[in-house]
Amino acid sequence: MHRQDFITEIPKAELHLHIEGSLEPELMFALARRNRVSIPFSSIEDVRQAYQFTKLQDFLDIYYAGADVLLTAEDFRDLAVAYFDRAAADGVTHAEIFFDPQTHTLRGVPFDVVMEGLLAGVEDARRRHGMSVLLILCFLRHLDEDSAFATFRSAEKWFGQISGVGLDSSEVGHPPSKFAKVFAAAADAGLKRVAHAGEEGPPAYVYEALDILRVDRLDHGNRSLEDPFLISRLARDAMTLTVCPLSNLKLCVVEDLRNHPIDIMLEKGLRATLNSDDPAYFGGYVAENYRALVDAGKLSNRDVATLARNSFLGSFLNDEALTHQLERLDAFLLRHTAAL
Ligand SMILES: Nc1ncnc2[nH]cnc12
Ligand SMILES: [Zn+2]
Repeated sequence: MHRQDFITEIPKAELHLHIEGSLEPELMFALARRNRVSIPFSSIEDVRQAYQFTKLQDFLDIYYAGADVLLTAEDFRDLAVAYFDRAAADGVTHAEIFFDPQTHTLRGVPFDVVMEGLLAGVEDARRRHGMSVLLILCFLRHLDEDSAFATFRSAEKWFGQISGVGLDSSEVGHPPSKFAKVFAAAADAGLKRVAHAGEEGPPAYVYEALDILRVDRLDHGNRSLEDPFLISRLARDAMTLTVCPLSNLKLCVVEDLRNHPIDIMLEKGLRATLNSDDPAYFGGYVAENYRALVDAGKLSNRDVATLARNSFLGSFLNDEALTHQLERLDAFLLRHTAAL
């Protein structure tokens, strides 16, 4: 089997995907026209030109501006359907997607509109692709904890459809401890917890995510590698890291994929997974993230198989669904032993 096909077709889960970060310039323009919203770009090429970042904040400024075109439930459905179609083409059989309600509610879009649209997209993915999907509500960490609590309360009636809460946006200066109370409330409500930590922030933020937010999974986590004790702890606890290589490259977390630490993470026994983060902004969906590291000489096909397995092991699927996904992966690997 051709290497490209192996990477694309191996069954995999995507665990770190911001649905607002899958808004392609073409859809951004179509929605701007449909909703008569003005955007600070004159053409699709103009938008792509603007996607040059030296740090997380450069990206976030553009990402929040782009989200202004999302107004109706139909917009959120179209956004989600477009992502699930791309993900299915990349071999994604299960996705756990982030959404940022405050980005929308602060512009006057009701929480319920966001949920109705996303859930229509999820239903379409299940029906047309047989994909399972879980939703993770992210709090914006540059806002205060009261705003997070207001969002949490708006979400309460949807808890049957929301699997967990997360923490994203500007990391440095906004440590996980700022959200201790709202994460405790999420735990009491039976929700899973994840947080971006160690993307730009120091290892101390990773400790806070573990010890104060009691996260079930760590988003990014790259800077954990600066602390040998932390590495041992993450390995011992089989803590899943949702690593995003093309994001790391575009946001200058690494200067070159040949220096990406994925191989070190695997060597140290960390349960790393590969994900696309904000694929419309970072130049590739999930299979492209695997391919870029293979092309950079960082991964063998065996490593690709390990990462795909980790993606299911690190998911929030129940035991029965997990077994089903792992059986499908094993059947694929058995059919493609020559590629390993
Ligand atoms: N990579 C990232 N880090 C923090 N916040 C984000 N929001 C969307 N993508 C993000
Ligand atoms: Zn992210």
